[in-house]
Amino acid sequence: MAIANKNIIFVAGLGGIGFDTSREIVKSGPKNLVILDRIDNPAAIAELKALNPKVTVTFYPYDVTVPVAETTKLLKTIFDKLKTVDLLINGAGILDDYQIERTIAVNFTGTVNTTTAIMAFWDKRKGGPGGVIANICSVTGFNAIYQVPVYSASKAAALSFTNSLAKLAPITGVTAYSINPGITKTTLVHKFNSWLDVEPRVAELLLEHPTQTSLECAQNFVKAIEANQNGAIWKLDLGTLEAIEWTKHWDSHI
Ligand SMILES: NC(=O)c1ccc[n+]([C@@H]2O[C@H](COP(=O)([O-])OP(=O)(O)OC[C@H]3O[C@@H](n4cnc5c(N)ncnc54)[C@H](O)[C@@H]3O)[C@@H](O)[C@H]2O)c1
Ligand SMILES: CCCCCCO
Repeated sequence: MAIANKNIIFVAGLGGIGFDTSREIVKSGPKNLVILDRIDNPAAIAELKALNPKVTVTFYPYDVTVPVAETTKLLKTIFDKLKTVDLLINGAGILDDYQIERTIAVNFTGTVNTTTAIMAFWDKRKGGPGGVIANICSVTGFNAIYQVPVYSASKAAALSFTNSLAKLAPITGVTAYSINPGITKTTLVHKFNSWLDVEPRVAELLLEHPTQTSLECAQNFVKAIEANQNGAIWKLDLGTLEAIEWTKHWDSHI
């Protein structure tokens, strides 16, 4: 998908990975970039607007843990204004294995509910135009950081959901792919709680190994958007972009 002249909704577009990715998206000249985020940062929005005045950047406060009906109401406001939306990026995530329910609510249920809400506007079975969903999951969805089992499982769940969305594209007209960053230097990763304190030094130990910058991640994120490959499982690790092959161990045959 060429980003130029498209309408993009970016949930969590103001976070560490999110804001650098928003910058790279704006540089590619979409018609509209609509950022939904829990954090309000007018200075960041102003910076995006200044980066490319041809792009209409708008912000709406949004918490992915709200009921689907509330999300639908917000999306209706956006669709009434834009008429069409080409890409939804779901990027909200927290990393704190003390917060078990909230981790699942934000990282998994939030992604599912936001996706479910936009289907009402896109589903070709209802005469919709279809659309594209990019879900930010994680390499921990492939193989866990087992000291944060709740976070890792929430990302595995989001990855599995995204893989199913892609398989359902012939029915819904909505394609999907996952964005799976490796360890990327943002505030999320500086210090976080392990589950039941099984490893109080988990962040410190992880950060002893090579990482990538959020800019490297963002630049590869845009390449994945441009590739627009339904069902792709993109690994964005150590400054590289790789579409990984998912190992099949069982087939439903339906
Ligand atoms: N940094 C990494 O190493 C890494 C690796 C793989 C995946 N990820 C994922 O990338 C995404 C961004 O992470 P980051 O490292 O930039 O961290 P970050 O903390 O800077 O960004 C998290 C983003 O999610 C938003 N968010 C959190 N709770 C929300 C809620 N309830 N409703 C709406 N938005 C909410 C925050 O406002 C922020 O924009 C997350 O999903 C994270 O799990 C990060
Ligand atoms: C430093 C640990 C970062 C974990 C986030 C991976 O999704």
